[in-house]
Amino acid sequence: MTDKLQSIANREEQLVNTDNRAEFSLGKFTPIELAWDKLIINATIKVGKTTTEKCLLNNLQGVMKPAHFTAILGPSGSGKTTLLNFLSGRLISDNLKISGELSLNGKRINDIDKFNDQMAYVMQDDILLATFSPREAFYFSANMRLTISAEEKAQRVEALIRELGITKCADTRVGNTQIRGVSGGERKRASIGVELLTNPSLIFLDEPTTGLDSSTALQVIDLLKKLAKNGRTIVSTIHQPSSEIFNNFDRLMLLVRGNIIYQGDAEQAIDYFATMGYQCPNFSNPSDYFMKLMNEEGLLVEKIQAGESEDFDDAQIKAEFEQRLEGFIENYKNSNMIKELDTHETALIKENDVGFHIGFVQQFLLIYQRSFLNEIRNPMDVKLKIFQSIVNAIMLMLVYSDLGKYNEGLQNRFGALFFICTGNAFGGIQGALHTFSMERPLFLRERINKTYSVHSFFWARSLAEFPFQIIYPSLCVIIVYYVIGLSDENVGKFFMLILIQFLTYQYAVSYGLLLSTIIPKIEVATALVPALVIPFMILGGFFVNQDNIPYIFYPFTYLSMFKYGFEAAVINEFDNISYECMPGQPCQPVEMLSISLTKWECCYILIGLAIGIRIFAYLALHLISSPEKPKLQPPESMQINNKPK
Ligand SMILES: Nc1ncnc2c1ncn2[C@@H]1O[C@H](COP(=O)(O)OP(=O)(O)OP(=O)(O)O)[C@@H](O)[C@H]1O
Repeated sequence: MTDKLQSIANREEQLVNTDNRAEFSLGKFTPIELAWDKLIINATIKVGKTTTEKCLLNNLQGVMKPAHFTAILGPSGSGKTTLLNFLSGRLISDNLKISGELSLNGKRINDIDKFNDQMAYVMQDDILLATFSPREAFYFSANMRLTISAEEKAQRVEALIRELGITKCADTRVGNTQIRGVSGGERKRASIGVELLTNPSLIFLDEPTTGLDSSTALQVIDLLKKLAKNGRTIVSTIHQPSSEIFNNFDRLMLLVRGNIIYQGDAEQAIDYFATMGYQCPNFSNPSDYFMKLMNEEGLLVEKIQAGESEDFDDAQIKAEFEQRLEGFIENYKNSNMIKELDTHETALIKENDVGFHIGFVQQFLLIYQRSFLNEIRNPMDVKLKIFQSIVNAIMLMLVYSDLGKYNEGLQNRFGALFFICTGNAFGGIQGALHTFSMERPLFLRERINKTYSVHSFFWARSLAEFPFQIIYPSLCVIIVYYVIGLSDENVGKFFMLILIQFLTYQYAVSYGLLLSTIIPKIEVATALVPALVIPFMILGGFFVNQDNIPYIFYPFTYLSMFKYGFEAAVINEFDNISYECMPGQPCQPVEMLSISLTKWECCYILIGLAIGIRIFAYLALHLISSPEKPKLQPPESMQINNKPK
């Protein structure tokens, strides 16, 4: 094994040194052999008051070899993703316990995270910004994660684009359901490309061919095969591979209910099962055949095809399948494949560099630029927000076309000002919820890759939207102010109302960001918005007089974005005006609402709350992006409490 690794390293060095344009010669890398032994992963499951332990991976030993493309196959729920996530250091769940041994190039390690600079993980869903082209995505990633010169970065990006075969679509936007973009295969190759930029030695992929047609899937597999040939360790789970795809696998691992039943040369798998009496029929897809062997339903189909009566007893099938499975597990444990799993010490793998590749200011500027461009390239989003402001303005103009005088004029003015505040507050909350929820998966992927820090992302994202956050709340005021007849005492009042609405909007955006950070699913967050916003609205001083609000509701009143925006707007409207509630009877509208603050005090409170809640959102983002990972315990510290079922 030592010789093999050394020869791969030499070959790579030769390619780089002679500037021979071999495919995917992105620079030198140390080939990685990742091995594990006595691996047990148990999950604690709570149902009501009872707690049980479920074994997800059952005392596994295995190895992922460099210069090999290893495919992990198995029925749904067999533990493929659990194994892949564990090996890549992405197993995040507070109900899991893990014990076992891990080694890199024959050297025992305790924490795979310390080496993940040299690894990459391509997720099943392609997480790329829809409004950016693959070339832009590559440059962004290169600028963030590589410390080489600008010229070298450009060379690497362009070489990668050529080698991935995406030259034609390199400047086409990635796209999504709203924006027409690159094809599924091109998107997948671009996703792999983003991960390849750092020249990883080991690449994990979760079902990279899912959702692709057969020829596109084959192109992706061909790419992985080339990467493996180049000396990299490629590990992938694959869903229903075709025969052609199967022929590209160098190594195969079959997992059933957390047990390995085959691990070795993919070509020899057919012969291995044939020696046990399970002959894959000629001209049939080996992976389909193995999947049948690994499934209870497969056994049933087998029996029906063999002409046995269709009247099967479920318990009998189950028992027969259990017996077959036991046979597979035993046979594998006693096979020569186990001996081939031994590893020897080879090239030392360097631990991760500490910190980020570029400083805060550069990270901030790159994210700011990307977020700003993303906002303006999302015409639907911009149009929708402008449309929302215009609809609000039209509604206001229709309802309050004549504000009137005296008491009814007073009521109408309060109503109109409250309507403006409400429209803005809801617009701000929903806008923030929508935009952050869309970017959340990208943020989490980039965070795991240590692309940038949470604070660069958060503050750059917040500031990039700032120019738009001036336009959206101002628009409604600009349209309606003079049309419906709000105070024309001086133009300062008009601008003051714009400022008040901007601050209300900022507070609402902070609240929306907090909600979208702590509630991961957009559908859930959107459904909860009324319940999480209406109390602030009802207790905001318009529907209930402040003097009549019970103490227990004070938090809603004093944290209400509606209260301060509305009160400041009312004070602004009636400032220095002697208003008559009845002919000849002057009154004090501000006092009637029991408003005790000045309009500037309201503004300062809005600023304070907007900043305070945004800091909470930022801290929440920190928490979600650095979850606790279960620690790898030494072997034998855990038992298999329950065999995987
Ligand atoms: N944190 C967890 N707590 C409890 N059970 C879990 C946890 N994570 C995974 N499981 C269970 O472990 C089993 C293996 O899950 P895993 O996602 O690894 O399977 P898989 O082979 O990747 O399946 P699929 O092909 O459907 O994605 C499943 O039964 C799953 O429900």
